[in-house]
Amino acid sequence: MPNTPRLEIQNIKRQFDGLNVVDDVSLQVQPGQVTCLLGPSGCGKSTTLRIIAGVDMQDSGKIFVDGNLVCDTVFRVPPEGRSIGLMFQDFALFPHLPVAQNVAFGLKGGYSTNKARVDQLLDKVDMLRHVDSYPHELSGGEQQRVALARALAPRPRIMLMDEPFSGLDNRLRDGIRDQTLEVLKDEGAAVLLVTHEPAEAMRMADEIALMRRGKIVQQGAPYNVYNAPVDRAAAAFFSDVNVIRSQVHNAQAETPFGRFLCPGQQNGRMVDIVIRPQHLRIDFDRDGRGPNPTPQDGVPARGVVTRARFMGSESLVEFRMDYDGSILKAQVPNVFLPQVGTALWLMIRRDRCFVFPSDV
Ligand SMILES: Nc1ncnc2c1ncn2[C@@H]1O[C@H](COP(=O)(O)OP(=O)(O)OP(=O)(O)O)[C@@H](O)[C@H]1O
Repeated sequence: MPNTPRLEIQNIKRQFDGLNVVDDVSLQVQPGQVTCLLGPSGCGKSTTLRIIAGVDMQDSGKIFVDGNLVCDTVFRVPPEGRSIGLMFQDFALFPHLPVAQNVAFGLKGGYSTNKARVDQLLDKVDMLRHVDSYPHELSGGEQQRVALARALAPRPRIMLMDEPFSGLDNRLRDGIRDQTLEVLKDEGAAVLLVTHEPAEAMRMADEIALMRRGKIVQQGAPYNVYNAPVDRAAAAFFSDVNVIRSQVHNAQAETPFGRFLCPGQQNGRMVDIVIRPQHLRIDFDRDGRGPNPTPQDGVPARGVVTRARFMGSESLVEFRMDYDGSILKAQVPNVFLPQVGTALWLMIRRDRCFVFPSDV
């Protein structure tokens, strides 16, 4: 069968105390692909992962590995028969075993029989020189790399990873993420990685499945999920957003920044025009001639700087807008730190706005 997914879950549901913690979740992961289950704390990500691993049981729905049923509500392959590798935040290496034996733990015959495989993996994670070390002699990042090698040693067809990097300090994290990704791709496993951090999902994922209250609300390549969010909450999950509320009239919404098209929205409906801070443009009053918008920028609106912060690679500037006193945030590259109280003009990139019906 062409393109049989390595992992497929269909309509998985799980209730705890009458609550739908996992509510009809379906997804597929292809071999060599990394899918990130991304969502806020408590949305059901870990429960979904535990069900796939076989340490929890769904109330309904099916799980397939390479097209073969491994679990429905009647039939159930035990966790050890699913060819699944696991890596969790509190990965625990065996403290009484050296690195080599830790990695060989799940392999028949131990290190002596599997030296080639264990050494190959330790080499990939750049830990071969620590083959005889004990876990307490290693840093957190090094232990994490050994844990990755251990999980991959039995050549799992699927790797399930639950917040595997959250125990590491920021400085280490990016490097280890990249190295982990490289090793995972090289090994060709299908990876399902749980995280609540959008930046981690953007960095690691071929595909992001955005989860909220037990449901997958959007799924796609990171670029698409970021640039075409399904609703205001999906947009706001990835960055700060500015929201300009307006009422629909003849399928258009009038705002201080000009008119926005609202196809399909009824007259009188309230809509939110949502824009990320990096898509606001700041301009000056040019000697009384006002700002200088391009056609993309739409109508400029004036605001007064209430706060300006340098963030390293960009600056964040907050404005109180003249038209209604609301606050808008702009993010600009490099250093731009106007004085509080300075009046400036803001324009919004019309092609980067999202228009959604208001929730309230
Ligand atoms: N065994 C259980 N019994 C009762 N409730 C549970 C059980 N396991 C999970 N829950 C509840 O289900 C909800 C989802 O939990 P889950 O751990 O799947 O969320 P999550 O998205 O992984 O969040 P986090 O990132 O905080 O771990 C939570 O409200 C949690 O309290």
